[in-house]
Amino acid sequence: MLAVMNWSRNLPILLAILMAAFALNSSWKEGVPALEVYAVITLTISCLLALTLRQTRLLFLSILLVWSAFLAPLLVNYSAQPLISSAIYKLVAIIAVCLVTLFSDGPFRRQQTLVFTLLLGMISLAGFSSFGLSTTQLESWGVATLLPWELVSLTELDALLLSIPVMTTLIHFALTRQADLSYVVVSCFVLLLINNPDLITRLWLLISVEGALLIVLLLTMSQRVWRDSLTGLPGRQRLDSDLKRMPVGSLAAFIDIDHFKKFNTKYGHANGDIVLQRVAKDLARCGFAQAYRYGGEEFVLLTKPMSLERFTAQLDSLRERIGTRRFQLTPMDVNTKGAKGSGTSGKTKKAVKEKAISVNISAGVSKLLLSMSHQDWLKQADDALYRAKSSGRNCVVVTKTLIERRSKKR
Ligand SMILES: Nc1nc2c(ncn2[C@@H]2O[C@H](COP(=O)(O)OP(=O)(O)OP(=O)(O)O)[C@@H](O)[C@H]2O)c(=O)[nH]1
Repeated sequence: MLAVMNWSRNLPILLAILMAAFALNSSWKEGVPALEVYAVITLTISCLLALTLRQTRLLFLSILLVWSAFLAPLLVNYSAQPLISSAIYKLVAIIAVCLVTLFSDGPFRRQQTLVFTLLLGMISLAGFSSFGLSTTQLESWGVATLLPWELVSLTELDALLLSIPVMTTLIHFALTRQADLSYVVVSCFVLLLINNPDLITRLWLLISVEGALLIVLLLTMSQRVWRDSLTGLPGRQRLDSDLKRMPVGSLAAFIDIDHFKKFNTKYGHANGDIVLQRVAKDLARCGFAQAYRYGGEEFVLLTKPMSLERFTAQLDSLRERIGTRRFQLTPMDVNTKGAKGSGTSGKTKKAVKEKAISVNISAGVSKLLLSMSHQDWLKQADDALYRAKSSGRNCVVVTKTLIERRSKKR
């Protein structure tokens, strides 16, 4: 596991965890409310992770939670009725769990995710009760799910709230092999909001957060699994899952490197790989859409609703930029086929001299319309790409439906 770890990416995470352990250790000794300190540090780790994994939404959420971490102890101290403030905290925690679960990128639709999460919570509640974590145990866990929150023992509620994000993270990972850190942030948030002096609960809280952090680390490393290993771009699996979440009006571009087969034959596969990596980098840095490697020398760009004219103009200047880039070829021996287009037999060796060369790309653009399925959307972009190829390559072509709609508007 350590061998596959990307140290430059994960170093900040490791440092943050070490810091957290250190702070926890010292604050524990000095009698400072260790859990609050720990929660703040854990949330800071979330911020670092969000930055490292470029999850902007998570970053905003983490910043918000870090601030609330500072505000929460103030609220506790200044509240005239601690019981009421504690109840408010728990209510906020429940709402937070539901909201973040609703808006996180789970494997299911939102409603399904919510039902699924609540179901998990119930199951884990039953689990904790029977393991004796609760003082009131069986007679109250039965009513816990049915009656108002005041009747639920705090320990059970704590366990319920914490088990939801942790278990959802695990199951989410098992189903999709993708990292969704929102659940982990939720567990930190819940930890922050709960102010229970009960020792078992405190221990459980610590174990949960440690477990959540461990999951985060594993997920971070496992992201490499679903990223394309050659280009580092998200691969087909990620594209399929992101595609389903794009709203109506979103734009897609199917991109293909022109005459790549010839390039490979002439300059060798190793040089072909370098070109793929370079083009992928340009696409990833385009700044107006998310890039994916669809497979082979094909890429996809997805973007949320924006003007078609702006998108095609930006795509066209990206095409030009890639076309003017000079690739420095590595000198090497290349196996070329004896007869044009023949099988693998009859290969002769040819030396590729060091020289600079450029490649062109073609692109097909389509828009997700109300009446269209997500798969049809991509298919239309592919059709447009086909037309770009047949009309001479090195160009951007918009799907026929969109051209017709545009001319009708005029
Ligand atoms: N070096 C390298 N080549 C790849 C990779 N994946 C696919 N290819 C090559 O990409 C080429 C794709 O060729 P074609 O689908 O015939 O398309 P093309 O030659 O680009 O022609 P047009 O698309 O019509 O312009 C094949 O020769 C594949 O071997 C890869 O990961 N590395």
